[in-house]
Amino acid sequence: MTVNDESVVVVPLDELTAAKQDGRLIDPMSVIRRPSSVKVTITPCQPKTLSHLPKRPPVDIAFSDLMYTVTEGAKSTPKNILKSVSGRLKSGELTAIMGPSGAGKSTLLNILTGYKCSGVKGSITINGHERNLSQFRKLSCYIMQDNQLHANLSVEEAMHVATSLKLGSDISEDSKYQVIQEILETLGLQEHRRTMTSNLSGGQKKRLSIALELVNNPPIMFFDEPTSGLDSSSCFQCISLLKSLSRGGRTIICTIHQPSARLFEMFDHLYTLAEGQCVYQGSTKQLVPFLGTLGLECPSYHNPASYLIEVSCGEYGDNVRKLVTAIDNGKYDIQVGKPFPPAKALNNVNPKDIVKSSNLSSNFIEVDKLSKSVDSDSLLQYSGNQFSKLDDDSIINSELSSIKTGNLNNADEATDTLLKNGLPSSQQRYATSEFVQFWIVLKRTLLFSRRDWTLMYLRLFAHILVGFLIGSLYYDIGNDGAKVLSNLGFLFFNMLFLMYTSMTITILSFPLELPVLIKENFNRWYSLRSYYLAITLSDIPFQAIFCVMYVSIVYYMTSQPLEMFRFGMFLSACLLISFVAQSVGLVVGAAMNVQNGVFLAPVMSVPFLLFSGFFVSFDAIPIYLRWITYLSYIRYGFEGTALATYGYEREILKCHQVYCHFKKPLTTLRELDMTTASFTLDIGALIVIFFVLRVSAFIFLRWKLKSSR
Ligand SMILES: Nc1ncnc2c1ncn2[C@@H]1O[C@H](COP(=O)(O)OP(=O)(O)OP(=O)(O)O)[C@@H](O)[C@H]1O
Repeated sequence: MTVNDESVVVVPLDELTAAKQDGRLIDPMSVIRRPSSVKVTITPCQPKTLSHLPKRPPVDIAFSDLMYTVTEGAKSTPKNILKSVSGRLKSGELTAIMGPSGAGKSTLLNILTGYKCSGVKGSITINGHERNLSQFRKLSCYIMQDNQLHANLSVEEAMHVATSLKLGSDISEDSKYQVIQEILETLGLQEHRRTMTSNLSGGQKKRLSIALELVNNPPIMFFDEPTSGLDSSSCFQCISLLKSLSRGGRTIICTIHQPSARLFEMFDHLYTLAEGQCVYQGSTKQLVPFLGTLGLECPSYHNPASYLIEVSCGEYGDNVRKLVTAIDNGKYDIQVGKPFPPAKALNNVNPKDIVKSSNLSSNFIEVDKLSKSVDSDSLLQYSGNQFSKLDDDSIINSELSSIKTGNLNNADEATDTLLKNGLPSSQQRYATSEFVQFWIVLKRTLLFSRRDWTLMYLRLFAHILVGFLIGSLYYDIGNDGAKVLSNLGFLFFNMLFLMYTSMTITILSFPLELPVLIKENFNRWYSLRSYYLAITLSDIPFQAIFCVMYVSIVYYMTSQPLEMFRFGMFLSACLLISFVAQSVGLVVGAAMNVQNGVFLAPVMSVPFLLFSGFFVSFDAIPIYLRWITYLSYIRYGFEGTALATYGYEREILKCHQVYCHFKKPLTTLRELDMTTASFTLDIGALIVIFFVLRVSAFIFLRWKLKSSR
């Protein structure tokens, strides 16, 4: 746009953007003082487009008579949380689910996302078709309140993982790179692309959470309290972003506690709950007139959102029932003044007509409206509070052009697929094969491990330090017939040390991964099987290296027999003990939280330590308790190291005392009741226990994922 009137001072928007990026403020007066002979042309910023995103069809959601009941207390008393609510959520609109605390907002959102399924009654339809949860989850994403990001990845790395997992291998690396760059630029994260996610601000974390899910362009996006913990400016930025996403034809639904008047105006559609019932459904603009018809006059200069919450909380008398009746618990369309047609009735109408009229044409309308607002807003750049405006509008522009170029061109095709076959079906549950998922998660976990100070360097330090400490304490005793009992103490301590270090680190670190796993698995990034296999394998090399270092130090310093095969046997028993203990950590970490795990795991290990054969020899254990020894992995490890040290016809030990009871290694084995023990059997038993525990941990994990819903 060229401005001919030289008295009008205009600045290219790019210049404003550059000024913002450099942290400079443009003084309007300095601009005004420019020579009037200079013609300045407004050059609108190139809209940041999301042109590389895969195209998706628009999706409308309808739910009717949704009931959610839980049982409470010893008598399993039923408690109705959602009481037969109905509603419509349209594509291209930003919908807020609002209501007082405890009204059932999160519950409704969890049900709509498919996160909660048991205890739910009622129907949910997608574009007039009964919802197929599996397919629905491919088209939707759920961005939870706490962001759930991996701290040890940079923004760009996190995006790279998301694109690798969420976009199929049929999309080239170059295109994936373009997607990442476009999304980061559009969401204002480009300059933070090398920042570790743990160092991002709350608003940036929220944007990154959105960016991660945006890579496969889901047409439905759910947000639980997206503004929680953000300051008013970040709240505004966040809701602007959601609004721009909705303008891209997506169905954007979020829960919100009590938006400010400024935020409230930005929502297109409001769904309000009170006591598990719908008290309002309609546009934000219709709220005040609607309340007025019921004799509830919103005072001037009062935030309508706050007023509705106050009414719902009973501050102006018992109006909830009145509102629920007026809106027919969500069945009444206040825009047309009559009940919504049944959602399934949509099936009887020509599908193309519905989508074109209800979604796509409305997108066209919004395109026009927003294009105008973008133009007029560009002129606001001079007035001072320009920079955030610029960002929001660029985002909106980008989405608009995405609609123009992408969605509408593919509308017919998408509509046909969507309405003829329900939702687009594909045999694949995930975008990538399980092997690819495994490989990407493995690489990511290895990267975390490398960057995790506790997991890596503290553990390394502990193994070396304790190795030297034990080596010094039991220095040169391995060959001495007079110090066999001390040497047995050393063998037992090895078991104890390796068991606790590998078990506790897993108990402490694994549960922290669970929230991210729940989110990523729910949003269909990868299968639980691929994830589990990757994390199972990822720590084994590190644990093995630490164990080899520790064993090499203590074995040499304590002068155990310097024969390769004995060292190999000793090491393999120690390695297996640490792997088995790690598996115990996985089982405990998968089944319970950190607090319970840290207490219970050592307590549960006590019987295994008692029945290891060190404190009481096998023949001295009462028959009815002997079965515990078969379960004690410590017993197999201890027996294995004892056999490696004293078995296999080891020569007589040195001894400087007059009488040496344990001079002959066989005597030691006899005292331990290990003369008939088999090293192969010990190793075999440890391998079996290892696999049983790993499978159990997987089962617990699957149960935990299900029960968390
Ligand atoms: N599993 C459950 N057992 C018992 N009560 C439950 C259960 N889940 C939810 N509730 C109850 O259901 C009601 C609605 O909970 P919900 O978390 O959906 O409320 P909300 O509107 O999101 O509240 P807030 O805004 O405070 O987060 C609350 O009274 C809550 O105590």
